Amino acid sequence: MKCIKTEDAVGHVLCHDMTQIIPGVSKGPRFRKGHIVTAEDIPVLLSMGKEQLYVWELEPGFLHENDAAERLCALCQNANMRKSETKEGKIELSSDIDGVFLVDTERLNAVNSIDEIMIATRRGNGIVHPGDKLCGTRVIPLVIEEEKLRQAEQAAGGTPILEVRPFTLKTAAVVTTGSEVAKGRIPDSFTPVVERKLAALGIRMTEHVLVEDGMENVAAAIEQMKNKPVDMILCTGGMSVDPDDSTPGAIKQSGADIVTYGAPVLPGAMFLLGYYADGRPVMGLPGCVMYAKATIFDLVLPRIAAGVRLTRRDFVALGEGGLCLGCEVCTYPHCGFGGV
Ligand SMILES: Nc1nc2c(c(=O)[nH]1)N[C@H]1C(S)=C(S)[C@@H](COP(=O)(O)OP(=O)(O)OC[C@H]3O[C@@H](n4cnc5c(N)ncnc54)[C@H](O)[C@@H]3O)O[C@H]1N2
Ligand code: MOO
Repeated sequence: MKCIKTEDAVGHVLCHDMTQIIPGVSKGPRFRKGHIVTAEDIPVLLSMGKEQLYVWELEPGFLHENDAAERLCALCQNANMRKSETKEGKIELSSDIDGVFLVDTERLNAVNSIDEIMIATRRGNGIVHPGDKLCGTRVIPLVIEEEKLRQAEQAAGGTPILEVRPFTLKTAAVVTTGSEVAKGRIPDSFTPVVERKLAALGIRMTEHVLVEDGMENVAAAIEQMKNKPVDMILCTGGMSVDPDDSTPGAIKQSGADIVTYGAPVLPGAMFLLGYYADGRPVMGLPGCVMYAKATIFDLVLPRIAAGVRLTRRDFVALGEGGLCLGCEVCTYPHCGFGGV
């Protein structure tokens, strides 16, 4: 920081807000901290009694906070995001589409480890709509060494740290298992829940079959669905440990490469995800998906619907925050379930 004559201040960065009072008319900051002084500002500043100013020098090798925020924003933005105007050194990104918001946590942490730099995002892996805020970027000082931005760019690598991906899977087949349902002893209250959760992401249930318990029955139904032009197959019920819970075995028998049977999430411990050789996902949904407000299905469906191929590691990461607290009034996704 240095003190200079106002007449010499063009191009320099103000270090603090400057209040202008015009009696009976206005009182407030006329110039904000971080403002870069222009030739037109000089008479105004002089009329406010500012004959000298405290400014940061924009020496070579230093960047103004607005330019630094631009550079950080460029590390985050993918094609489906919209940038806010730069305001007092901060830029925000919002979504332009319906989709899933993905964060490369490792690269985000690498950038945020650099001194005087910050990128704050909403929690990853959830659904976003047009206009939803995704992240804000800024640097801490008014003026920052450009070298720090270069370090951030290196830590970020060549591709955006954040991504909004549209939902590309559009159709589903549902195999509803359970003799009590197939025989009409009780109404099928599971399939409507699944249909509703799919519809929220623009996915239609185009095939549906009710099937009695028994490995062969379930396997045959899955086989039949595999031959239909659907983007994913969902099996409900029969996912736990009773002798007639044959859904996991039937899914394995259908040739799926199983990513996980079981997940560190409650409700949802008995969830299964696999993929067929053609890349289509197949899921086994445990009974909790039918009755609990939010389950593992809500945590993973947005990514699956956007064509993200989940791995075992993605499921391992669900443990912290994977316990639904069963609040009297469910506020999911505005709660800690599925993250912090
Ligand atoms: N001994 C154990 N029992 C259970 C365990 C366990 O680890 N050990 N896990 C529990 C958990 S966690 C869950 S989740 C459920 C998993 O249930 P399933 O997926 O095996 O569900 P089902 O046994 O097929 O059915 C349970 C219940 O829900 C009714 N149901 C099922 N489908 C429908 C439908 N389409 N419409 C209406 N109702 C349906 C079914 O009649 C049963 O009453 O297991 C726990 N148990
Ligand atoms: O553990 Mo079950 O699959 O949660 O409700």
